[in-house]
Amino acid sequence: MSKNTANSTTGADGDETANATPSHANPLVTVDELRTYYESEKLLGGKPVKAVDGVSFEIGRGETFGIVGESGCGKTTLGRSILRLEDIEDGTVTFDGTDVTSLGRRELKEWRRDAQMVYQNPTSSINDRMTVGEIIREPLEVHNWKTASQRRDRVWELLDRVGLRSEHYHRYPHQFSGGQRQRVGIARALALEPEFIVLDEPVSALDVSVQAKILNLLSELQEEFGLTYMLIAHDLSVVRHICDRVGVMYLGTLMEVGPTEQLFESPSNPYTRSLLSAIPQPDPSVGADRITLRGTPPNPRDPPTGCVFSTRCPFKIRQPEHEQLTDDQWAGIEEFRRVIRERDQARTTVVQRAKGQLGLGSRFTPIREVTNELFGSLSYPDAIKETLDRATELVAGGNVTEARDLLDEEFSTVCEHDTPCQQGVTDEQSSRCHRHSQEYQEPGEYLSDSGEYLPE
Ligand SMILES: Nc1ncnc2c1ncn2[C@@H]1O[C@H](COP(=O)(O)OP(=O)(O)OP(=O)(O)O)[C@@H](O)[C@H]1O
Repeated sequence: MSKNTANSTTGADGDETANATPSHANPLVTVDELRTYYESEKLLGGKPVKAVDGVSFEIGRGETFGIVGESGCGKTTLGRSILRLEDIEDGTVTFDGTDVTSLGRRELKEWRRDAQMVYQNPTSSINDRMTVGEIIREPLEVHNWKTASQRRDRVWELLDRVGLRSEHYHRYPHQFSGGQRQRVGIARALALEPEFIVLDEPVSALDVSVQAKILNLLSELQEEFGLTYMLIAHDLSVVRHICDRVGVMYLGTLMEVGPTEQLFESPSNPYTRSLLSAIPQPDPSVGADRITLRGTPPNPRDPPTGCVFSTRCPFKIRQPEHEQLTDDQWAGIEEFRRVIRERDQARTTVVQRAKGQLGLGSRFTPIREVTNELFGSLSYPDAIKETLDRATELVAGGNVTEARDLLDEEFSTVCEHDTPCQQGVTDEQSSRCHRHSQEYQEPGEYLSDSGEYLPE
């Protein structure tokens, strides 16, 4: 797929409002501080799921822009929000100079001709009693496109263009293979001649040999019709193969954006580095600086303060007096803090509150068992040991929030206090990490060959 270039912009250190997404010379889509929250538990007093939480980037005309990240980080919500298939909380999406977030219903329907979506399983949400011809024809009918016979002709033309045959018109999706069904989904998305298509995991349900054919088809169609793609994928090799630029998402936040090769060859953000280091190497002896991420991503109803990656970041900035702790000592503290945070958060969930009111017991292991497990084989400097013991006593006495505050006061740093701004790290690459600020070392300078933390 085509390769475009982006202009550079450099952000101001530590300034939350400075937003230094490298801007594209010829953007088709501009996303600015987009937020989409799901409020499903709001009536019960629960917090919203912050599925997309302040995302900004641009997609150039004719470009393929990839979005990668672990399951649940908000990729699909981002794609659907850009197409206004989800209600957005805040922010704007500009398409070819028009702010589509302020369009009324009729204008929105018109605009949707230009912007379509292809799903992982495109026929799953479609009435299985519709024939393939009817499925592809449906958007033409919704938009009252030309005459009935012209619509039929258009469907035949599309079937041919995506590699299906005219006799497939009257068949049903369940009679088709996965690859053929995906071709139907692509034909349907193309029906109204859009300029922009969000491809949501278009090949992840397919065999590898079929994947290549569908990706080639998408590439040919892009060339032929001048399409712009946003490709959502968790398969990094697919992204590397076909995307011009990539955005890396974590917990509703865009951690890094840059040209694909640059980002894969020299990732700047600690999360991108962790994500890429998890790709299996063909040669197992190459992989010395593989980074193992502890735990799972936090709950998007209660994201961490400061940097969203701070609770799992192997490059997290430490207080100067904690720089000399070994990786194991530090990991023990971080795990202890995670356990206490989780207990503190659980006290505020609807289910836990209801359990408390009903007098049902806690699901948690007694705290002293946890600390024995975590710290049993480790020794700490006296001052730290004292803090850990005090926190344990507080939890044992039911004062979980006080324990959390105590540990925060002792161990938290800028990573947990301030949200890092998105700043330019090269002409075309931008990343959100406090370590890009002058007073700290860049993330890459902090790992030894065996992946250990190396303070200055
Ligand atoms: N309709 C909904 N109501 C409430 N929460 C939702 C809804 N849809 C998604 N979420 C939540 O929003 C977050 C982001 O989900 P999303 O599907 O956008 O992530 P994703 O990165 O596309 O995941 P995957 O790769 O598994 O498809 C998740 O925590 C998910 O559980």
